[in-house]
Amino acid sequence: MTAHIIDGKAFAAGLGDRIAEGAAAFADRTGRAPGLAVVLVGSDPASEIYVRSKGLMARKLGMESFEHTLPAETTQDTLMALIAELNANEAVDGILVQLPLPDHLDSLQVIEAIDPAKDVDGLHPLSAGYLASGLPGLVSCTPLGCLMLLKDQLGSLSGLDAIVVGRSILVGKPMAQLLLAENCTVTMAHSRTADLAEKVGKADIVVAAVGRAEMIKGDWIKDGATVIDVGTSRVIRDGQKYLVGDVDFAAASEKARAITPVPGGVGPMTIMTLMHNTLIAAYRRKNYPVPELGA
Ligand SMILES: NC(=O)C1=CN([C@@H]2O[C@H](COP(=O)(O)OP(=O)(O)OC[C@H]3O[C@@H](n4cnc5c(N)ncnc54)[C@H](OP(=O)(O)O)[C@@H]3O)[C@@H](O)[C@H]2O)C=CC1
Ligand SMILES: Nc1nc(=O)c2c([nH]1)NC[C@@H]1CN(c3ccc(C(=O)N[C@@H](CCC(=O)O)C(=O)O)cc3)C=[N+]21
Repeated sequence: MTAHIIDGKAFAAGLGDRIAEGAAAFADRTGRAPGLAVVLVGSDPASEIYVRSKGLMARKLGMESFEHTLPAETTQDTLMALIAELNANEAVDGILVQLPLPDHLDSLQVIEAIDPAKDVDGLHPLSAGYLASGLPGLVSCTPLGCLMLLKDQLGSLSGLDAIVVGRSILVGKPMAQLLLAENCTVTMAHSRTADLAEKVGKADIVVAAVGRAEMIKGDWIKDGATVIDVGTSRVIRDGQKYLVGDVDFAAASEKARAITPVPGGVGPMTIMTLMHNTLIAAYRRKNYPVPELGA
């Protein structure tokens, strides 16, 4: 089987059109655009690129973007004061603190300080708890984007065997919860998992979120499986720079029914689901019914 290549960029663009309509309707009704605040501490070049693209996308869709770039030596107190200010700011509907923070900062304390109603990254322990309890809350952007792509490919996921490789708070854990809520039978794999290849080989759905270039080999994949590759690693081959996923894309494409490429798969969806979450947060904070975004 030669896999269908899932076009995350195109799917994200379609979702973006509906988000822009929702943002315009919100602005008509309230006199202000939905607002997203992104906080970056320090100057990691990759993070700067993501933060800039989030700001650009917010403006493109008719939202307001508040960008706060703080020096690497920012103190915990300064960062906590900024979060308090953003929580209190009526024009801010969503707050994202780009991770990882410099080592001297306590990320959990920062995340716990974010108003859960504005937690568009779904990182607050309350957001994680809502998700695990099946209650409405904000869901981490990357897993939400992966789920949208999976449902678009497969329709119902009920009864399928899924494996999530990686168990981070940002990606692996919420991904597993979303798949469980869709009635998949979910295996969560991590660095201590025994016989990973064999476990991957039983799955109808493989979500890889590890961050190790091409660690999942093509011949591990079950014939006809759907493969979602979250990982992004920068590698240099023959003097050329490449961004590659956690899955050996060429070999896995021979086995899978559908697979996401890197770049152009999950990455563009992460940015768009952040916009989706910001729009939802804006409507919910006003107690307005959330518009149908068709995803
Ligand atoms: N495209 C996108 O939109 C996004 C991409 N990413 C990318 O996804 C990747 C994962 O991100 P994130 O979840 O934050 O990463 P983390 O580093 O927080 O987590 C990595 C996970 O992979 C597990 N792991 C490490 N080595 C192995 C191994 N040999 N076999 C199986 N599991 C292993 C770890 O296990 P253990 O818990 O045991 O240590 C851990 O649970 C990164 O490449 C990141 O850049 C992340 C967010 C968004
Ligand atoms: N609080 C927090 N929330 C995050 O969601 C978060 C974070 N911290 N820290 C870092 C990771 C990483 N991440 C990506 C977002 C977009 C692309 C993306 O758009 N990638 C493009 C390629 C971009 C390129 O070429 O570099 C693609 O895959 O097509 C990738 C990775 C969000 N993260």
